[in-house]
Amino acid sequence: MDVLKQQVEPYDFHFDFLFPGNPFLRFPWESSDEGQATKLRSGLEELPNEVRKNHQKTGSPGFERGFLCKAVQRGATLNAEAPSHGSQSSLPGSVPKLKKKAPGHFWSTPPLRYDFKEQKEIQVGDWTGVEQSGRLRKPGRSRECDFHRLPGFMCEETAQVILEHCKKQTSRFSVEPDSVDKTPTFEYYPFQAGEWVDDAMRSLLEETIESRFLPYVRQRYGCRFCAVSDILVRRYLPGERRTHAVHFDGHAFVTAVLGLSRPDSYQGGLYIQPDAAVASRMYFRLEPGDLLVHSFDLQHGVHVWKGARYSLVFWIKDSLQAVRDRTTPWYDSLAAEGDPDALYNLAQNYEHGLFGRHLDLHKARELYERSAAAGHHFAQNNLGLLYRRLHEGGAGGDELQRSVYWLKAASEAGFAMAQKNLALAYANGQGVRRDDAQAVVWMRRAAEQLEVEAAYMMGEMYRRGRGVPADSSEAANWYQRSAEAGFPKAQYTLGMLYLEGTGQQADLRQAEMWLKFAARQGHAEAKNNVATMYAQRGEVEEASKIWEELAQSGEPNAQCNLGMAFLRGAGRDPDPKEASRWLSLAAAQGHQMAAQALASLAA
Ligand SMILES: O=C(O)CCC(=O)C(=O)O
Ligand SMILES: [Fe+2]
Repeated sequence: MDVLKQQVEPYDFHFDFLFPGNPFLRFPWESSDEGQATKLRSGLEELPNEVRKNHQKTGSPGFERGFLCKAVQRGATLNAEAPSHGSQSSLPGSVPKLKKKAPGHFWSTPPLRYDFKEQKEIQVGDWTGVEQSGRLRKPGRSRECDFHRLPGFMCEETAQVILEHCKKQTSRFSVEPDSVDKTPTFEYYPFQAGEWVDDAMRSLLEETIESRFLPYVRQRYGCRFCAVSDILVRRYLPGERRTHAVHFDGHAFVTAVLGLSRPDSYQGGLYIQPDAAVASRMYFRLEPGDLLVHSFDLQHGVHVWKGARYSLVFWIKDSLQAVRDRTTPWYDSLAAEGDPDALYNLAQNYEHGLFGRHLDLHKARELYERSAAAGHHFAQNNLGLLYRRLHEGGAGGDELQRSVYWLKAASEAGFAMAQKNLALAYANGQGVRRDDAQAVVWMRRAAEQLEVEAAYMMGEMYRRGRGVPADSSEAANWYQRSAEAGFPKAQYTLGMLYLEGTGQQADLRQAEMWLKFAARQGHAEAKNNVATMYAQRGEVEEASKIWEELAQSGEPNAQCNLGMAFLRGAGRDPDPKEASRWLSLAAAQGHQMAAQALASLAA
């Protein structure tokens, strides 16, 4: 649903493999309301002693070393190929120490609260209350961008009932990858494309929407025919997505966010970011039942670094027709006036052929150019990437230079997403000479601004000694930041790091916690390794369930492991036929251990 947020540069500077980690890392997770993490931690049983001993002896868990084979194999190949200043074997073997920082303070400046300066009494339908207003003056804009908070717009008890209902809808929260960051969205839609999907939510909300909510939005935004297009619930729980990178809601003329969780049950929340850089970020306080309303041109995002938060988001279009047709007609007249936000959002529609616009890269470029020239950092970033796309499509001019020009413009303005993209351009030598040191400079700037993938990449750079001297302690720090913000690859890597130790004692509880977080977010290798941990302590049935799911989807390690389980008859009677079926499938994908097992089966 959120195609129209900022774009991420596709990259080939990408590593994903096992490496020696350290078991003595400390995590600042505190667990007042962090239900899930607490449950996970306390629910983890001690691993059997012999497994632990075996692990200490061999440096890897007992049972079947081969069960964790993929990551090891991959690591070996990538290491051989990787250009680096150091190598994995030259990584310091000493215990890396994490710099201790309070959660949430990993990232540049401490968070600021937004304080509304204006307020007035209003009446809408049967509701009398206070409307608080804030405004932003934006460059190149004739209008101000305004936003409003309506304390107690819905009574607290009803917000509480909605929250309890949402908490129970666990299976409805989507783990489909977000179109921008490719990690699970954790959103669920009680109302989608103008239709109710969840009757319980309908009975809780419909009356308020008709009598209070729509009248307010129509009056406030001078838009008589406004209609709700979607209502979604978002959750931010430990171990899952903790951030929504800064963005515009390009598909909605107006957005409203209803607070559900008590602000003292989490830290962080919804913020506005007036400038390109994170330092300008200010967080809203939303009590349950408070409504925050803003238009398409408000740069905002979410970061929750502690506790659990649920929110209810309403997306509103300017007419029922636009809801039905899934279009964004309000941009045309504003773009004609030269409004940079409208130009940017419209350009995205043309770039991706969305919301009723046909795909037209040249039109997209022209609109981005106008917005970028007015200093719109999102447009500059996207234009940089579009020029790359045009180059790759065979344009044959100076597209690559233009690409870097615009990525630099947005990066220098402080925009983290562009900084990451520029770093990747340096790392991959796209449009600039490959320069690992510059790649690190820009990646670090992005990572320090809570760009979760950039933080993960910093971990990779330090671990591999690429552009910086190899430093496993720094690497661990960056992985942790990214993992805590919910980035599955970082969670997986951190889990593996705990699993292996650096010739030290590993921490299997931490390993399992992080691997489970990654696994729940759909990370296949994490799932495989979680299954292995189950198998190691004799929970073969549980392990086989996971392997089977992965094996069905074609994952060769899981096919091998499942084959081995059938072969050994772990937890059941051996079944050579099934064993050979799964081993063959894995072997056909080049899995060596499976091929060997198959050969011994045939002998
Ligand atoms: O969860 C929130 O408070 C808002 C999320 C958001 O910005 C969005 O869904 O577009
Ligand atoms: Fe949003």
